[in-house]
Amino acid sequence: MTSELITGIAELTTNAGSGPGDVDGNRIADAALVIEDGRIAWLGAAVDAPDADTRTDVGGRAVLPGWVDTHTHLVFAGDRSAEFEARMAGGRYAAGGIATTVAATRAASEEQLVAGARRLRAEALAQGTTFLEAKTGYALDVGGEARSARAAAEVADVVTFLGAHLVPAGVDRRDYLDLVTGPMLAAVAPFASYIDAFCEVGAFDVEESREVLLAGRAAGLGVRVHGNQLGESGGVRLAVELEAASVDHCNHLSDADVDLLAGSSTVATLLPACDLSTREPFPPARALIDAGASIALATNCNPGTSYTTSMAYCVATAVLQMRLTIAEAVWAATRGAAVAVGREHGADAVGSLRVGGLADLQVLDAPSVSHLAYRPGVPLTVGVRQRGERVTAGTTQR
Ligand SMILES: N=CN[C@@H](CCC(=O)O)C(=O)O
Ligand SMILES: [Zn+2]
Repeated sequence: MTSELITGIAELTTNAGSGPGDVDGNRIADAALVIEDGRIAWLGAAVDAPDADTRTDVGGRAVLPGWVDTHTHLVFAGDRSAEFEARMAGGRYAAGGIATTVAATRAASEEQLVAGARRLRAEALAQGTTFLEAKTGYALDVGGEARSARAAAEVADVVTFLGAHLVPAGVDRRDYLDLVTGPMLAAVAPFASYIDAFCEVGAFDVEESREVLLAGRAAGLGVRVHGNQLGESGGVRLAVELEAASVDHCNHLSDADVDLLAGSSTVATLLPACDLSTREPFPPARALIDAGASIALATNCNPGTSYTTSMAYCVATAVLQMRLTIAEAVWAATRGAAVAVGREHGADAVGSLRVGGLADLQVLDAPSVSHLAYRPGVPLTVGVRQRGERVTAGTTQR
């Protein structure tokens, strides 16, 4: 077993503290760390660093946990750039656009779906995303959803079943709900750990979403919800009622929704890249944080509303447009996100750097995480370690 000492860390963000405001618990200046067998064997002030078999000097750069992206739809085929262009010319996003991707996904082979998902996963990893969730939801028939779940399981750390994304054209709503909660759930559940529903006008109402989510829960899956993206859909209320791990989007929240989230264990996962791409108002992130709600940031990578794998872009947008502090945004994209997928604690915890924990980390070509928003759009992640292993740009497969 070889140990590696990493030195020259101008600022080490561990996010091992009690919250984003716990500066002393979360950051170490002039730090070093030791990786052994894929885990952090030691971390602390550089002056106290122990010896190791090998040494890597990162030259005065910042090191922080790898990003934890808890909301992606990586398994799809086709392109929606024309829809995007029309939206940028004044059109509004509607749930019906999903049908375009469903048609292309059904027409693709499993190999094509896996290859597409792998390409995006590699793109994300090269940008620092060391842990990623992926959803089904672009096939919407039993065989296709099972195929998407298998493809997602090939590339993602966590798979979510999103059969309740849209009622496919030509299918009766009641029949489709019976399919999703019956044979489709049975076919997908072996590959998934969560169930999700798009609780929104044009997709599924609260009653329908509740039925789907309860069926998933009865099958042993955790609950996530797409809620309050396009209006006050009731998705947030439903998520809190069901003690969902996460409710995602949260653009349109009443004061009561904010209070409900603040009093719950449900994480509000905010998707700033999606909000820009759909020109939807940003969620009231400050109100959520100030009320005491837990938040996460994620890319929502998908071909319709958010075709990016860049967590750094989400962090910069959250700071510059949603008024998060740098520390809050970095926390929400790492440790806060870990809460949203039940991976905050335990031997395989993600989103923080601690002795004994996984060596999932990234190096920025900057002395501090503040540069993520101070130098927006600049690809600052220049080194990534996943389970201690160096990730190289060559990992991106095309
Ligand atoms: N909002 C629902 N689902 C995806 C977008 C799906 C699509 O338009 O293809 C989302 O999270 O934004
Ligand atoms: Zn989504």
